[in-house]
Amino acid sequence: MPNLPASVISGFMVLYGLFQFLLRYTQDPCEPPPVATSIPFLGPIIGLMRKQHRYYVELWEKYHLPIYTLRMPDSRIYVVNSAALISNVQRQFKVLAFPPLEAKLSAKACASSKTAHEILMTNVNGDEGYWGYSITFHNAILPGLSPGPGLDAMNRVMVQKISASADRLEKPRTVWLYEFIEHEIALATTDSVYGPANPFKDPTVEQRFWKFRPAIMLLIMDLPMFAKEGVEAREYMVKAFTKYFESHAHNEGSTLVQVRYEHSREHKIPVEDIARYEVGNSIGILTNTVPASFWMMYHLFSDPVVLHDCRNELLKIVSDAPDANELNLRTLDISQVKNSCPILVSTLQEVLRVHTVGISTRMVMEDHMLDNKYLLTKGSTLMMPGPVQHSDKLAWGPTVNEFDHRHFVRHKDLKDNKRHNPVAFRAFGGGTTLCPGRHFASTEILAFMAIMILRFGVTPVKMKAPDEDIEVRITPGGEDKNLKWRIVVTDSEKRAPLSVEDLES
Ligand code: HEM
Repeated sequence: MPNLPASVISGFMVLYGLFQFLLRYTQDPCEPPPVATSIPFLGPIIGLMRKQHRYYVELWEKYHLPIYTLRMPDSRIYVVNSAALISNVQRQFKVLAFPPLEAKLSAKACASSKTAHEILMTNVNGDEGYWGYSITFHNAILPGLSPGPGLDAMNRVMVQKISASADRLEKPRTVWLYEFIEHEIALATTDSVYGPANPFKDPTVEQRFWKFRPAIMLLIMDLPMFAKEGVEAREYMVKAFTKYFESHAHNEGSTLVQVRYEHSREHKIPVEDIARYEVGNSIGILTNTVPASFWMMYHLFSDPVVLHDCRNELLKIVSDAPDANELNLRTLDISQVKNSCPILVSTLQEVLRVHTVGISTRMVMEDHMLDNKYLLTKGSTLMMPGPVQHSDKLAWGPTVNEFDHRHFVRHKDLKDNKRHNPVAFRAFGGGTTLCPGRHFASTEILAFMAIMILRFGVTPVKMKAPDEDIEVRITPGGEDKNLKWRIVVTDSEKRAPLSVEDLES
């Protein structure tokens, strides 16, 4: 009788050799080199599941390749690390496209109807000209998010909500910081976007939103059976948003929600699908702002130098005037914060640099030679991981792994100018899909932080670095009890320099 363990081992070796052969045989020599091949086809899946975005940074540190291939059982991912190649990818936005991917992912995450999906897929990449839902979406929503009256109005509501919430914090309070920020940002943001009938005012909608978010990855991977709770949460939100749009409550909301609704109706998207896509949009509106605010708060209140520098800048722009009741009225203009507090703005950018997890993704629409050097095959996915760009010593210098709150301050004449290459800052993506919400998100985070810095002390209950969350004590500042705060947003056509595109405009 043959030796069983020996036959299992030799069977395994044959299979392993076969997969290695298959991997090499099906990889064109002109394609970017494959990496993580020691467990053919499964190695990258295991790596990504275990390490998520850190996996890309590890592979960068190990191989230092400008571009490489990750081979999966039925697909290829090309991962681009070189800044020069990223600029090249952004110029090829028809062949290395975003709208078809966006349409596909929206259908899976939001469970839109066949009718709506067909509308999104019609001329999805603009091959027949500039018409159709998907290709015109980015420009259609700009009036709601670009610096100007629409954005100012939305910012005003958001700032008033945060300010009113701060007024209610009259006594010291112990909170879980992430949870606290999550709730404050969710309410201020959605009130400003959706107006008086904001569906998130129903606490159940807010709770369901945070349940839906972690299910998205499973839905995108076509595994709804493992995301039951998330699917139920989404359906609850869809009902709330359908009611909102059917009652035309969006007419009382921001320019953003109105232009989005109009764009959908122009393309004959059914109302229930508009509600479904709005559930997806709320992910974009909230999910990045919350972690960025959390890390900004952490860095501000855990380093006295950072806090001191930022507070000093803010104190220079607040103005005091007695109001009608002879009480002292202190005014802070958030538009001025963006343009007159370079260290505070730099702290936010450094938070986004150090803590970003964003990965820009594109679909390869046809075989393409990138930079005349690398063959990218049709149907594959291309990824540009922000964390890799943000941890590159060449772009950021030898202190790349340290948090330097002055990293982005621009010194005009100083020899020690630490100014980085702006192309390396990828927190908001770039090119045709540069985040249109960056001005809104940054204003919100800066307003929130300015109010916390000027009005409160934040100390940890136990001294430890945060893993998931951290318990803190928030204490009103102990200033003059007669002090009243007025937080305003004056008209702001001027852009805060958040991305390379803002510096150029
Ligand atoms: C700190 C907060 C935020 C960060 C870090 C962030 C980051 C990003 C990134 C990296 C992309 C590009 C994706 C790619 O190139 O593949 C993006 C796209 C986008 N973001 Fe943001 N975002 C933030 C807040 C917001 C907010 C508040 C809104 C809306 C109010 C928003 C709306 C969008 C939209 C609509 C797109 C897709 C653009 C398109 O379809 O062309 N984002 N965001």
